[in-house]
Amino acid sequence: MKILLTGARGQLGRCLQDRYPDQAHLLMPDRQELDMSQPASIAEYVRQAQPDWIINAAAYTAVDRAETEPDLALAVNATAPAELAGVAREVGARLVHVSTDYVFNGSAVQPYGEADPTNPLNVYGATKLQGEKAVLAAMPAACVIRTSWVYSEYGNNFLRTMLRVAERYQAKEEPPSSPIRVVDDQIGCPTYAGDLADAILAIHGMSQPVSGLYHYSGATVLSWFVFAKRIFDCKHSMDASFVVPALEPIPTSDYPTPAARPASSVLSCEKIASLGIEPRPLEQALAYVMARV
Ligand SMILES: NC(=O)C1=CN([C@@H]2O[C@H](COP(=O)(O)OP(=O)(O)OC[C@H]3O[C@@H](n4cnc5c(N)ncnc54)[C@H](O)[C@@H]3O)[C@@H](O)[C@H]2O)C=CC1
Repeated sequence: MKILLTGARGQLGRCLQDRYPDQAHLLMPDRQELDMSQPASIAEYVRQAQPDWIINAAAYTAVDRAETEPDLALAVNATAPAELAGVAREVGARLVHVSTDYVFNGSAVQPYGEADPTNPLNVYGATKLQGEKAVLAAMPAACVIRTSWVYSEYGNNFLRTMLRVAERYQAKEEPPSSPIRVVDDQIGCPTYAGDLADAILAIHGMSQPVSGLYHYSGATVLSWFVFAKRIFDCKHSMDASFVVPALEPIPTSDYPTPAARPASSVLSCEKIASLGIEPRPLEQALAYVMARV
């Protein structure tokens, strides 16, 4: 069983590596070997590699920068996954591709189901939407998983940013007197990349192929502000010397970004739960990650 893992150095990629029992079966090309911004080179690589499974954890994830680099974002998030899907079908490999809650505009009151209309607010979301559509068009047997608010012990994510910002507040002399301002009017479900990796492994291990579109996210709905509180509370519970910084909830309008974000990107995960795939509770996942950052 040969598994081609793209994006192996990203959050999801590294969590997948940690969880694969036999790494000898993992092909993890670096960007020199497989550059997703050069989609024309992908088919040749895959034909030579002849994988049984392809997990596409590579993506252009710089949401704000994508506004000024739409061509690059499109190549990595849409054209390359479409190429991967086409050649996966050709060589008889199964494919898991990952997409995002940012395909929705965030105006829904109810959690989004897989069949709900999409309407991305930003370039990143639009390119990811094109990617998931192109993957399923080229290979209807592919499995596309939309996830949201990914964090982990690796890479760049909200949890690591908050812990970094909090460092200044641990100073004995003159810690900042101002609170950390965090957006409180965007809600979503933080997803531990390790849980998503476990979900992909579970799909991998199923006797029946899992095809089509699935939502998978953490089960707790909260705002970025509340997420920050949970992160700091978790850190304090594991390290009593950690000083919990003061937090101030702010509206999105006080924190303008180049790319607009959905106000509510809560995903309904009932479909994947019916396969027996569910994340661990937020507090457990946070404690697990906190012990590793
Ligand atoms: N990070 C988040 O909050 C969210 C992520 N997602 C999706 O989840 C998946 C995994 O995301 P993360 O692990 O957080 O992303 P990440 O940014 O940590 O990792 C992305 C990986 O893609 C690789 N990559 C980027 N451009 C490449 C290129 N031209 N050629 C080859 N590799 C390239 C990077 O080197 C990195 O290894 C992605 O599909 C992402 O769109 C969905 C919702 C939220």
